[in-house]
Amino acid sequence: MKTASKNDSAKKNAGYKAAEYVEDGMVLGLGTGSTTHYFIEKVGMKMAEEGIKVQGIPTSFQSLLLAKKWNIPITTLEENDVDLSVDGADEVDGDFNLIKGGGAAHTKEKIVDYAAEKFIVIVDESKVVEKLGTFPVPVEVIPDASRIVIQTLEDMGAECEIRMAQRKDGPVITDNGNFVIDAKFAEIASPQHLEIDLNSIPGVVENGIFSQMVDKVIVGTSDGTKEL
Ligand SMILES: O=C[C@H](O)[C@H](O)[C@H](O)COP(=O)(O)O
Repeated sequence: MKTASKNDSAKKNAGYKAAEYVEDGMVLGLGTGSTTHYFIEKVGMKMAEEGIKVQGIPTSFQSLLLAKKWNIPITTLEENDVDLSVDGADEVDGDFNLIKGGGAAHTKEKIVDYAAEKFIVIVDESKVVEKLGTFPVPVEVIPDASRIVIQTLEDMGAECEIRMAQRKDGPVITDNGNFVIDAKFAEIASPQHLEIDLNSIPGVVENGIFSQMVDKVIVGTSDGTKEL
């Protein structure tokens, strides 16, 4: 589990601010990561303090555990639509395009965030960039397809690495049982086109570019927040 450490107060400010948009009766998409951690925490506190009732759709095992810790009832996309999804990002540009998947959770995140009536992104200032692409694009792949997908990504100009686990020999295995290839492109001219192109490679489950999905970006700073 990614835990909070760097830019902790900025992440907390962003996560807590996003909780102000939560209303009684809402179904919430619960994003993944060290920033969303604070959103889930604050939603749990708000339920206890204000007596509001919400339900959460987790985007990872991590967010499921956090929701349980804060007594947020769990539901699924089978049972409910999503009123509001709140999620972190590894990069966000001025057009609200994102790179996500630093925690290998981008596939479920994209499904839930896309389904939401409203999608709010919470980041600290270090994630705001002029152009996407310093952070490699995470590409979730069916393990059997990884060599061929890497060849295709390299033909598209990317430098690729299969993401390796920290405390296990071998690759990171996603919550869906797949590998993640981190693909570093020299330039991402059009996030929208790259998002579509990557998903057209057989064996790719989902990639970490989120274009044209975001309604609001809350940027946490050490002493507050600002909205983009
Ligand atoms: O797979 C992980 C997610 O996309 C995270 O939302 C993203 O990596 C940002 O995480 P953090 O808030 O920990 O920087």
